[in-house]
Amino acid sequence: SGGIVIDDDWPGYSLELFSYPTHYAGDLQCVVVPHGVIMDRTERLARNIMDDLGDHDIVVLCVLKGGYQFCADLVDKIKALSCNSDRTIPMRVHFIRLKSYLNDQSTEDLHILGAEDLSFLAGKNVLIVEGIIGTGKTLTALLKHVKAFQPKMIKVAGLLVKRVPRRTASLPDYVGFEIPDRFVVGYALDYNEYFRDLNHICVISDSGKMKYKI
Ligand SMILES: O=P(O)(O)OC[C@H]1O[C@H](OP(=O)(O)OP(=O)(O)O)[C@H](O)[C@@H]1O
Ligand SMILES: Oc1ncnc2c1N=NC2
Repeated sequence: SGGIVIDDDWPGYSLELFSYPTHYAGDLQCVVVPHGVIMDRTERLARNIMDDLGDHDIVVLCVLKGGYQFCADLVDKIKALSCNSDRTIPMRVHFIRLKSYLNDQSTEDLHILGAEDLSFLAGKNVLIVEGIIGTGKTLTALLKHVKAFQPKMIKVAGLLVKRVPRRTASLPDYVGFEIPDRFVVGYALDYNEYFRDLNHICVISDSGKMKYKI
C-alpha cells in the first residue's frame, strides 16, 4: 500500500496546536504528520515487516542522516514485537550516508559514504530504511549499489514518499505516508542540517528557508 495518503489540498495542522522548539517559531508553516501519528504508523509497519521477513535474520541498512529517527523507532517496534511472539528475527543494523541536497534542491553529485564494502550483505535479507523518497535518486543509486553485493532479498521501508512528477525509484515495500511535493522537515529530516531536533514532520516556511539558506 502507498501508506496514509495526505492530499495536496490538505492545509495541515496549525503549529499552535502542538509543542515544538521555540527556536523554530516563524520558521515552520504547518504540521503535516504529528509525532504520535508517526509512531502509530511505524508500529503497524513493524508488524507488516515481521509478517513478511519474520523467518529470516535481516540486516537493517539505515540511510543517514534523514533515516536515523525512523530507523531507531522502527527497530524498537520490531524488537517489541519480537519479545512478545514466537516469531523473532535477529537483526543487525548498518549505517550508510548518502548526501545530495543543498537547500531544498537535490543536486547531481550523490556521495555514498560508509558503504564501500557491503560484502557482508551477500545472501542476507536486507531492509533499507529511508526517511523520505523525493526524486528517488538516492534510493535508485542505493539499490544499484546494494544489489551488486548479491543479497538474498531487498525490502525498502520509507517513512515518507513524495508525490513528485518523475519519480525514478519504484515505491518502497513499506510506506508510512504519501505526501504532497513540498519541502518537509523534522523527525531527522533537515534543511541544511537544521530541524532535525523537531519531533513532528512540518512544512518549512519561506522565512525559514531564507533564514537557514546556504
Ligand atoms: O529521493 P531523493 O530526492 O534523492 O531525496 C531523498 C534523500 O534526500 C535526503 O538526504 P540528504 O541529501 O538531505 O542528506 P541527509 O539525509 O544527510 O540530510 C533524504 O535523507 C534522503 O536520503
Ligand atoms: O522534503 C524534504 N525534506 C528533507 N529532505 C528531503 C526532502 N525531499 N527530499 C529530500
